[in-house]
Amino acid sequence: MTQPRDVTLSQILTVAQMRAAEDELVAGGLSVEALMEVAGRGAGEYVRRLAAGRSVTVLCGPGNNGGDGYVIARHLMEHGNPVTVVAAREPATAAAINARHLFEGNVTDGHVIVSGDVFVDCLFGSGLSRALPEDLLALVKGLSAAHHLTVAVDLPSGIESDSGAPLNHDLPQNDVTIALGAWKQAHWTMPACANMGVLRLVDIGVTLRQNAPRLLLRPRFQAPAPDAHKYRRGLLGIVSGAMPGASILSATAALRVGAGYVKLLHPDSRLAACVAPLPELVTTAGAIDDLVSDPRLAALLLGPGLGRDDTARRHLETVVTRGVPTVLDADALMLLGPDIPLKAPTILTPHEGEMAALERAFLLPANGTRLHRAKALAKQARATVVLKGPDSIVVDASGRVVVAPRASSWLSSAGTGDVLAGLIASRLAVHGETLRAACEGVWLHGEAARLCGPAFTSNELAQAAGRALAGALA
Ligand SMILES: NC(=O)C1=CN([C@@H]2O[C@H](COP(=O)(O)OP(=O)(O)OC[C@H]3O[C@@H](n4cnc5c(N)ncnc54)[C@H](O)[C@@H]3O)[C@@H](O)[C@H]2O)[C@@H](O)CC1
Ligand SMILES: Nc1ncnc2c1ncn2[C@@H]1O[C@H](COP(=O)(O)OP(=O)(O)O)[C@@H](O)[C@H]1O
Ligand SMILES: [K+]
Repeated sequence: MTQPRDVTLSQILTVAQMRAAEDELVAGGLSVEALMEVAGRGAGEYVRRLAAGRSVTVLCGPGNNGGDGYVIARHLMEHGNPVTVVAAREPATAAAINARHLFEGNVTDGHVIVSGDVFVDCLFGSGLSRALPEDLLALVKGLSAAHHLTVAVDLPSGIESDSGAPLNHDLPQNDVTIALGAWKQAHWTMPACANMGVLRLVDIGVTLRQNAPRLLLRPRFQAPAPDAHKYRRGLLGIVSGAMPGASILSATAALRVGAGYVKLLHPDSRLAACVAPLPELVTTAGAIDDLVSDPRLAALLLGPGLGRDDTARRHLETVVTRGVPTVLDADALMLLGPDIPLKAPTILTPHEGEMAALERAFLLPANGTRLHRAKALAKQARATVVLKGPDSIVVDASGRVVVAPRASSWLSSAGTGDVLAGLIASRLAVHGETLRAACEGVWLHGEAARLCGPAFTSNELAQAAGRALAGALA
């Protein structure tokens, strides 16, 4: 089945996958030179619009990233934009040598730092395999400091493509990064992604790779069906615990994004009395087994404010044996282990600390990239995992991966995780699909934060979730 182009363009490739994709295009009859022409022209057009007639300096390295630089420079020259190339090293690949020959403009060797308006970094791209040597590091930093804007082509030089790790200290901040052909892991991975500025992608015709991670795109939400009623839209049970305020935050969010009925379930009736009621939230107190036995429950959420004592553990054991799609968050993740088998489709939403606890419990090594760690946990626990942070990742047990773009750093405040759990659980109550619910929840969370602007509380974030959903209705 052919996929819409925006789905194909949302894939995030490793260097090996990108090379395989390029080899496939070459095997299909395109030359590397032709691909470089498409990539360089595409990037050149972004640079031309950004420069708007101002002077551009293009730093070219020895490989094909440098080759792209010569194509960009030629494109700018053809459009009458002043451009200078700084050749840090002589071109060393056939395609780069060809691109160098075709450029008839100004080329300097980099011994003097040229100043100007827009600096375009084409020193290294996905071929970077070790730290930049001192002279090249000084050149990138010097040129970036001597220009008003810095644009990285494919990747900022000094960043490792597959891990997002900076291979040098003190690399310059980019205003724009133009990815070529496909997104690479580094574009969406901390710390590299925080240094890339605005991200753009040039399409060179790469096809869909099997099992490649995808970038989280805006979901499309449906209004309730004409004959909808509250139970058919999904009954969500949120189990409260030692700190009931956390589950109120989850419920505030959940009420706004799809579930037709959200119930707060209080296994401790004394605590139920301490909670300030929300008029739209139904609250029920009773024994945990009775509370979760309602056959109409479409999803359950357990963890926010749960506590970590024996009672909390018993609540967790009861919830996971119930067989209803479930979100486990916060304290529930500190209690979970292989001795508590998950009977129903389950979503785990750990932050880094909870992830470390789960790795200990499931005897997983806590090394490798966050992507590899999340995949290992999802497989071992047979659950969908949302590994939270500035670069959140969603992975399901079969290994499908969706990477969220960086969200507002104002989300780094207490209680926003409870809101996320409520959003995901509400979507799960609507349709029961774990990967989809996790992605929708993460998207709604990021969008609600964007709508809130700076300095919001977690309660304000939860309240904004309805507006986030409204903006993405089909
Ligand atoms: N292959 C293709 O079909 C296309 C490739 N494109 C461009 O090609 C780039 C990848 O090109 P390359 O594989 O030539 O790699 P780069 O241009 O990123 O690097 C060139 C070579 O430099 C050497 N090197 C690595 N780290 C170094 C260091 N720290 N100091 C000194 N030398 C170092 C390596 O031998 C590496 O292969 C992409 O990022 C993209 O910009 C695009 O033109 C699109 C088409
Ligand atoms: N710097 C950041 N940038 C973007 N999102 C962040 C950042 N820090 C935290 N978040 C998001 O905020 C939420 C915090 O969740 P969590 O740590 O569980 O908080 P709490 O338990 O206090 O509710 C997660 O969704 C996480 O992805
Ligand atoms: K580059």
